Amino acid sequence: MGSANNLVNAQGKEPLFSFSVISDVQYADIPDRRSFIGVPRFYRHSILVLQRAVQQWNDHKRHKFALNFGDIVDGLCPKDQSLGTVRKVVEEFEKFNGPTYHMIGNHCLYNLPRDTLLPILKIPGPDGRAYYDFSPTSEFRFVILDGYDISAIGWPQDHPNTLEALKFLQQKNPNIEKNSPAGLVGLERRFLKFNGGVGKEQLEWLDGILQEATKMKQKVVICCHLPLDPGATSQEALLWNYDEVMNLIHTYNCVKVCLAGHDHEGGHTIDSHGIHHRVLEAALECPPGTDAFGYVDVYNDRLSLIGTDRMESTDMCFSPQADL
Ligand SMILES: Nc1ccn([C@@H]2O[C@H](COP(=O)(O)O)[C@@H](O)[C@H]2O)c(=O)n1
Ligand SMILES: O=P(O)(O)OC[C@H](O)CO
Repeated sequence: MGSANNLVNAQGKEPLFSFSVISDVQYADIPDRRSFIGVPRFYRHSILVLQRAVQQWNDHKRHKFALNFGDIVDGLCPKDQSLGTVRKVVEEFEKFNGPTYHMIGNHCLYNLPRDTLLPILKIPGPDGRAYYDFSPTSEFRFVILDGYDISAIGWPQDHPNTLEALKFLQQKNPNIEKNSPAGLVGLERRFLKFNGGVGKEQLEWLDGILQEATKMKQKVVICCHLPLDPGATSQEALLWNYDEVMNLIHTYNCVKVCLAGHDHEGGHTIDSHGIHHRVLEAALECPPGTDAFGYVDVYNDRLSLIGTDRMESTDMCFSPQADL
């Protein structure tokens, strides 16, 4: 099965640590079909991709943790099977010999409300919030953003965040079908119901985390289901207020890499401040027998993503200083 797309380790150095990555498993026990724009999706095969990923990560015996970039179950999963199907995919992650840090995606929220979903994914945020951070070593901090904080999906219908999202969509997208980008131009095409935004409280929290990381001379990796830079994704997949989030991030120098999912074909760019944005290829779109997962070797001055099969390998080099 899928071979690793090896990068040459130029310095021949041992990584500080490694972690595993996979995105958009979108498993459902339903026949294969195509996305709205005609891309084939392999719903039953995607859990096999996850199983092979976990097997490979465990064989390596050196990954400190795994990151799941969201959308573990597809929205087409019959609703009476949602809970069982989410649990079934989580059980596969639990076979990994280490903790998995999960993000929520739109498809997770089509299946289960936040108050049911978050405990199953062991997401620690209070009041249904799905943003949190952790430090695997003293030099690095990982920040998990909740891209569906302001969203028309996942919160109760009368929740202030649902109401804020509906009002926002009403202003930004004139289509009756709010998932349709018809008539929207350029970056406006992100104003779709299947996307979401980072709210004021979460932005304040992020500001505090980046201040603290700067004081502690930590390098930061930002992770979110939704991409944060138009250079790494289609316009239709961007976080609604990616610009606001990036303007905040750019006031600091500690963030080195932003990782995301959602835009299934994947992408990579380096922004005007030297931050790498890498969107990961989806497990769902792997034709039977192919794979899309990987692991990242972390060094003082770069993150090296070693992808398997359809996941491209990417060397992400940066200035080693966290506070300059
Ligand atoms: N160009 C597009 C893309 C999507 N839609 C709507 O979004 C829904 C979800 O799309 P998938 O990528 O998950 O297939 C789809 O059912 C459409 O309602 C659209 O209108 N135009
Ligand atoms: O996973 P979906 O169905 O939400 O698709 C998201 C699209 O890839 C965004 O362009």
